[in-house]
Amino acid sequence: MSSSPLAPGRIDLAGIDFCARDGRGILQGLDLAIEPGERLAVVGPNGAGKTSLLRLVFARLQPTRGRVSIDGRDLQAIAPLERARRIAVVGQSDLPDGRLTLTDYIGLGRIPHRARATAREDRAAAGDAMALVGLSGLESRRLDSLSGGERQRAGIARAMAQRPSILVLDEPTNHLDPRARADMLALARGLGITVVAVLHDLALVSPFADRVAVLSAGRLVAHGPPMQALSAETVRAVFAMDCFPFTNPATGRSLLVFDTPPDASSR
Ligand SMILES: Nc1ncnc2c1ncn2[C@@H]1O[C@H](COP(=O)(O)OP(=O)(O)OP(=O)(O)O)[C@@H](O)[C@H]1O
Repeated sequence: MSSSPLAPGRIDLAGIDFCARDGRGILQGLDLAIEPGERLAVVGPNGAGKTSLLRLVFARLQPTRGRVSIDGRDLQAIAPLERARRIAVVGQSDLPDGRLTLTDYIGLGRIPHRARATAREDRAAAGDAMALVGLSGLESRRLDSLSGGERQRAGIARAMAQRPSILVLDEPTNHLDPRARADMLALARGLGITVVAVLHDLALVSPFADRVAVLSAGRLVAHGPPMQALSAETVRAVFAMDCFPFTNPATGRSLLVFDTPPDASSR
């Protein structure tokens, strides 16, 4: 069926340099392999290059040097429509027209399948996506009548209606309260596809991610499971923050707690 999900995608960034048009180096010497089904968090201070990295993954940008590939195929060699079927993006600056109904908005995710899928497949994919994010029943609601959390979930539903094998999220928890943030990331975690997410809140990384990529000034300075990659030394060096491991006594879950060091004024 043309709208079936593909198996989770593998992403390889090999020997990546990315320079802006003015020649300024934004990313340097980046090597990163993202396994099928992995949840990768990308973190780093403002301006470290996180959004640029995401844009390389969905071919909005092309590397100056090196290669980005999906399942071993060079991203640039994949036709734009096929790329759009494989990779879904929920960005920070998605500003859909508030007059759209939820059904119309989620239907936008079906555009890459338009020439191949039947109307029935489109309806099934949109209905599944709405149910997945818990928005069933709101089909005829206008986007401007939804709460911030419902809108975020609508964005995920639009992306999942695409039936992608890779989901790219740029700060998916913006404007959400603490519980809604946790719920949003639990939703993203359970999708069964490869998810690459920029997260600004470091405390959300370990509950969400299998691995984290830490960027600083355009370089990958740590990469691995959150409890290892977000070591006290790395967090102090990159974010000028203290970091303490903590175990939730009720669940046994390992978490990281962050604090401003006493000498923060010397940053
Ligand atoms: N097209 C461009 N031309 C010139 N500089 C750019 C361009 N795109 C990004 N930059 C610069 O590259 C650096 C990295 O930007 P990027 O948006 O990737 O960082 P970021 O880690 O996502 O930042 P933030 O956390 O603030 O969103 C910034 O200094 C930015 O000004």
